[in-house]
Amino acid sequence: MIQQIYPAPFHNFSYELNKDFHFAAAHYIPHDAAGKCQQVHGHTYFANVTIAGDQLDDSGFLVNFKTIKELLHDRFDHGVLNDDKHFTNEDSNFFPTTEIVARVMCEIIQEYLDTTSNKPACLQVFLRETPTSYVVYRPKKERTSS
Ligand SMILES: Nc1nc2c(c(=O)[nH]1)N=C([C@H](O)[C@H](O)COP(=O)(O)OP(=O)(O)OP(=O)(O)O)CN2
Ligand SMILES: [Zn+2]
Repeated sequence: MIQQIYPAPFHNFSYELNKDFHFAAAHYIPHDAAGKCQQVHGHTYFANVTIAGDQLDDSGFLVNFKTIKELLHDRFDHGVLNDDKHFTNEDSNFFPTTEIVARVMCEIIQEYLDTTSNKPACLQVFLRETPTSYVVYRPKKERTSS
């Protein structure tokens, strides 16, 4: 994870920041298509979050690296994703698949960024669930282009 090269989202913002972190979490996918993954099991997820903007805050940050890690790592590390309020076993748009965990991570970050003075944008979440499987999520929003 650390020092890996990630796919780069296209944008015209002046500043782009990337934060890597990892977390351990359990989950299960409540659908027959998931096969053995319907059983509770765990992963060490590796994440890379890309944030961009044209303005810095009054500390010279686009956003504090530490805040990004706290918002996501501290929320999900050593938890059961199915038990988190962002996910549900009742609606497939909120099953804790890699795709949906990546989307939810982006949404959590953007909700925080919208409260800041410089309001940068989360452009991409790269989320690796296993050594052979990962997802890249990029929101479709006007604010993701400068
Ligand atoms: N599109 C998705 N497919 C699958 C997801 C998912 O989130 N999105 N999740 C799973 C399981 O949770 C599983 O933990 C991961 O599956 P997989 O990559 O098949 O894991 P393996 O380690 O068995 O992969 P190999 O490359 O075959 O070793 C399933 N599918
Ligand atoms: Zn899994």
